[in-house]
Amino acid sequence: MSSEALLTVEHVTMRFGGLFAVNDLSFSAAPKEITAVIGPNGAGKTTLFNCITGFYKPQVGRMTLDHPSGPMLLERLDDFAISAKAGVARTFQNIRLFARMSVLENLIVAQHTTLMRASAFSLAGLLGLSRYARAEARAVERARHWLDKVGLTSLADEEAGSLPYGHQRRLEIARAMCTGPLLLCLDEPAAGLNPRESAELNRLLLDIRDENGIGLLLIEHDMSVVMEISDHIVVLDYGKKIAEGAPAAIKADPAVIRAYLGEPDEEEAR
Ligand SMILES: Nc1ncnc2c1ncn2[C@@H]1O[C@H](COP(=O)(O)OP(=O)(O)OP(=O)(O)O)[C@@H](O)[C@H]1O
Repeated sequence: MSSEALLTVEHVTMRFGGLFAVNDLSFSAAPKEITAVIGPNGAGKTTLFNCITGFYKPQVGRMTLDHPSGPMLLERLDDFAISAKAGVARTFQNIRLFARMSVLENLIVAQHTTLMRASAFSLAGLLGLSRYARAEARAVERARHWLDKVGLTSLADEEAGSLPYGHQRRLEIARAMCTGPLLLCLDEPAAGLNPRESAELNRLLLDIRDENGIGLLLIEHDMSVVMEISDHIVVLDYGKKIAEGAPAAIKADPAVIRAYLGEPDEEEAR
């Protein structure tokens, strides 16, 4: 366990009946780094994300987020607290935007927790309407900042569901960033993108890492994305970690090559 870790995963095990989807997994993700989790289909990547973001509670193990207010044990928090209090944001393999809302509205709604705190939801809010107005102005400002970052400013008033797929992917990332996360978890952000859109995505994720100083945790099948932008890679196979390290080392790791390509049969080996 690194003393500089943003997220430390220790011995996490998630079983479905007799199947170990994640099996005694330990690794850490540093702040200001992109950590990729890769592995063949069914390796346990999404299950791991679901444990980190609170959708599943692992039967064994600990996941610690190094929060400025003190370490937070994610397995003890419900999913709402993991995003609102611990600052872990997530995008999904299947995009989950509010399709009938505008692009801008999607980014404002993402900040509802902050707005609720400043609103008449609390007595302090009832007595301080100007505080709510200030919070709302900040939410709009933040939304506009992220619209600009992802290149969607000119589409602010369009229905989110009407955007091309690549734009929706970027909007989802903007929406997650509007929550001000410490750790951004991205589940296959390059899925369905063409090479130009993938290259734009790479630039966006590197910018987020460099300008916001947060940690990024990435599940991705597209190796051009993984190898180009990751600082650290964790490789899973059948729920177990089979390798971890820098991209160059992972590319050359025999266990990784075997997991992806399979064992050669006897005839091929000969
Ligand atoms: N809710 C569930 N109930 C039972 N088994 C599950 C459940 N979710 C996942 N699994 C199983 O756990 C294993 C890991 O699945 P998971 O979706 O985490 O893998 P993955 O690495 O994300 O795969 P992919 O790359 O195909 O998305 C698989 O064998 C899968 O069938």
